[in-house]
Amino acid sequence: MVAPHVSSPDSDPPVLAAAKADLRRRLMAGRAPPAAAHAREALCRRMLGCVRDAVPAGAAVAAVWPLPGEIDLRALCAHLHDDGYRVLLPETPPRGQALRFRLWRPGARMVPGRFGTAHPDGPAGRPDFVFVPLLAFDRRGFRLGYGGGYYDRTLAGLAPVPAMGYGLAAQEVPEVPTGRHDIPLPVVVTERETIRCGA
Ligand SMILES: Nc1nc2c(c(=O)[nH]1)N(C=O)[C@@H](CNc1ccc(C(=O)N[C@@H](CCC(=O)O)C(=O)O)cc1)CN2
Ligand SMILES: Nc1ncnc2c1ncn2[C@@H]1O[C@H](COP(=O)(O)OP(=O)(O)OP(=O)(O)O)[C@@H](O)[C@H]1O
Repeated sequence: MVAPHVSSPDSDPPVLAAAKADLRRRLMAGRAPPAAAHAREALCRRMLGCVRDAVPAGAAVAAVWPLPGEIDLRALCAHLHDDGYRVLLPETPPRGQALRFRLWRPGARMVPGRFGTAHPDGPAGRPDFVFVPLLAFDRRGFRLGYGGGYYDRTLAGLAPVPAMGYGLAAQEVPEVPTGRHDIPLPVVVTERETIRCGA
């Protein structure tokens, strides 16, 4: 089930919501087969380097547990843990609320959540650094997600926390449709490059 659209005065205007939904549909329909192992490994190496450059060991780093068709960050989570970082994963609340993050450790029990997500049963924590999943991104740092508005709400509530989008180079589009709640990411990392957006 795709996140249900409940309109509120805060929602995107209908024309924008339709443009995002249309792009989302096209991207999901045309989604490439799961990333080749070497592309995912190159991306995760870059992501690990970005964390090491940004925050010291002991910091809490938010990643995600993969949904079908997404880049799998589980090996990265294990590397971060081995490096001494605390790894947090999101718990998906009802639509309209910010994500909550819970501590993950290798072997943690994963609890099924909304929209097919899963979260660890560890204690809640506040991230010092956030990796942001995306369906598509552009060079300005705007992203399109699954349409829950979760990351915009979450980052607005956590600011200023270092946040970095991640995805494959193939997920780049010329221009993501945006509204007043969309916050551009300062950095998007792909298997090929670390894009300083707006630079
Ligand atoms: N791995 C992962 N975890 C995440 C996110 C994400 O993008 N990726 N989120 C980012 O905000 C939040 C969950 N948000 C979501 C909102 C809606 C749907 C959804 O409607 N999914 C459709 C499947 C879409 C498809 O066809 O692939 C479904 O469940 O049917 C999924 C996640 C928190 N956790
Ligand atoms: N901070 C916010 N406050 C109020 N409404 C918001 C906020 N952020 C996003 N929204 C609204 O939530 C709805 C979904 O947003 P959008 O389509 O941009 O989701 P998304 O970024 O693709 O999803 P996700 O972050 O869950 O991956 C839109 O109507 C948007 O206006």
